[in-house]
Amino acid sequence: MLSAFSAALSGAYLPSVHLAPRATAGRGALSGLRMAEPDFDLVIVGCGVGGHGAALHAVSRGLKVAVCAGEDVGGTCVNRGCVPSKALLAASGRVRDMQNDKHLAAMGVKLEGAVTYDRQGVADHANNLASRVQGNLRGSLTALGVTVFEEKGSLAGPTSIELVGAGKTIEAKNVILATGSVPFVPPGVETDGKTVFTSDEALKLEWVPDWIAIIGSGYIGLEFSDVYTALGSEVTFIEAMPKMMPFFDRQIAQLADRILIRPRAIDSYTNVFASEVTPGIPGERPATVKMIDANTKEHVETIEVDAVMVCTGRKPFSEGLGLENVNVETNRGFVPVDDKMRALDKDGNVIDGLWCIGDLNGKMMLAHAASAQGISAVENMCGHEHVLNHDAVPAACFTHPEIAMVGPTEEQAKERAEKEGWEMGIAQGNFKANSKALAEGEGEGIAKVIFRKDTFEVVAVHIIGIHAADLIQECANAIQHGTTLQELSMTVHTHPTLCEVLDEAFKAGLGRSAH
Ligand SMILES: Cc1cc2nc3c(=O)[nH]c(=O)nc-3n(C[C@H](O)[C@H](O)[C@H](O)COP(=O)(O)OP(=O)(O)OC[C@H]3O[C@@H](n4cnc5c(N)ncnc54)[C@H](O)[C@@H]3O)c2cc1C
Ligand SMILES: NC(=O)c1ccc[n+]([C@@H]2O[C@H](COP(=O)([O-])OP(=O)(O)OC[C@H]3O[C@@H](n4cnc5c(N)ncnc54)[C@H](O)[C@@H]3O)[C@@H](O)[C@H]2O)c1
Repeated sequence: MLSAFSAALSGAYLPSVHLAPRATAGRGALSGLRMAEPDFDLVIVGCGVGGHGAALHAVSRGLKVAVCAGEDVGGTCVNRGCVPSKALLAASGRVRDMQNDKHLAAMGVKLEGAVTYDRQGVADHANNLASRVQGNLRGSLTALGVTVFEEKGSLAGPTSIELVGAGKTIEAKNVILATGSVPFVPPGVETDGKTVFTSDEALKLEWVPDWIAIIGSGYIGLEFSDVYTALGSEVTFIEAMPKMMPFFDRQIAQLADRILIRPRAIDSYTNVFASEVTPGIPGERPATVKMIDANTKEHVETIEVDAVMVCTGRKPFSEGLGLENVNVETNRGFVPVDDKMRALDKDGNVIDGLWCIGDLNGKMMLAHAASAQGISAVENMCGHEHVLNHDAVPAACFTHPEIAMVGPTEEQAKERAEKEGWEMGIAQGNFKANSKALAEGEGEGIAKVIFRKDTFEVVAVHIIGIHAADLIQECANAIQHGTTLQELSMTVHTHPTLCEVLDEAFKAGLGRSAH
């Protein structure tokens, strides 16, 4: 069955969804006081994937729902994030594959003539997809009877929302804040949107620079290095931490360095801050990046490049949200919440009727996490106690090949094991021994399973290899349901498929061979 989120993204939205009897949700319902009937059971401020997921789930729970979309249904993910970036990765990935004549020849495929691409055509593919998905999301809301206010929302009180510029305030039993995030640009970095830019502009693919410096080797930097090198750019990474890809599992980051960085037109500086970045003029003057040592702050080097992409993280979008009116003190801009997604005031107390999900609470900056938190918040406001297990939320970086993970890194798991007093086991499956991967000529990569030696429960899985993003789901399900290695290795995996890489790892964890 499609999830509500993916159904809406694909356009198969749910006018025939079964509506449960109207729930009596939250504060107004519980209060014994007589008060004016609120306009809505739930008002959601911000309609990215988090707000949208919450709205659809609330309708299925029988709530009367409104969203303040601020003219941007779909938010970052649909308009400036996941969706257009995956379109660019898909198109540029094809270019990379078709230009790899050695790889093609190994399968007996011969291409006469050079493989080229139409930059505007690739850009249109991304933009058109974003528009289509945005339309699907909007359609799903109206089909389900959700009221969409185009205005931005601002808190006049915990459950009072001012529609900015409309001179109107609406009352709700519950309010979910879901206003997401925007790119973080460090001090000293000047952007002009043309030669120095963030993902917001890069996704438009207005040009393909010969040489681009990418500041930050996190998700966005890595994915765009994949796009740009496939389209012919040379890339220089500038990373503040001592190692590239600092937030990935160390072994996986080392393999990623071998597979995704070293064989490509990429070089890198680590342990340096981009302290001063100045835009250039295309064809006339280069952009410059001054780098300083991360520890000593001494000048290391200044490079001149055609373009600079700033991928240094994202900051919460809480501007104009009226948080000061509800006694919320943000933590670096993030709204503090408890594990049920209830917003907390500056003394750490739950604010009755006010919830916060997605990038704005900073718990896990991923689209499906935002949506899952929205569903969790709705469950809680309807009186069905729910706590989302963030350890079972998978993530993926859509490079070629992909990197995917669920649960803590090996380093974090080791710390956890020591603290909680259990012994950690590690087992590995390899793509190079997998028939399907070899048939595709894609034998690079591993799947690493981290488990508890006392219970054989899966703690985390990290994969680098072809279609890792799809493979990780089985592992996320295992963590969510506490499935053991014994149970997983008795589950039959289709032959020949990439899933057998996991089968091999599960069996290896029990000291058995998969073959
Ligand atoms: C380039 C890029 C690629 C990404 N790729 C992936 C990926 O592949 N997979 C993945 O899981 N995640 C990915 N992400 C992260 C993902 O986009 C975010 O985690 C996700 O969009 C967060 O959803 P959200 O609903 O919390 O916020 P958002 O999607 O940011 O939506 C918030 C919305 O609220 C609006 N808003 C702000 N203030 C107000 C207000 N006062 N009133 C009304 N509306 C307001 C904003 O304009 C926006 O439309 C990517 C991000 C980027 C930048
Ligand atoms: N496939 C996906 O799921 C996906 C894709 C893209 C983005 N995202 C989300 O978007 C968020 C933002 O991504 P991101 O890549 O911008 O951030 P990130 O937090 O993943 O990585 C930022 C990197 O920039 C480095 N850095 C910061 N300041 C620097 C400076 N002045 N000089 C040099 N290096 C510096 C950091 O050390 C870090 O390695 C992520 O948290 C992720 O959750 C997810």
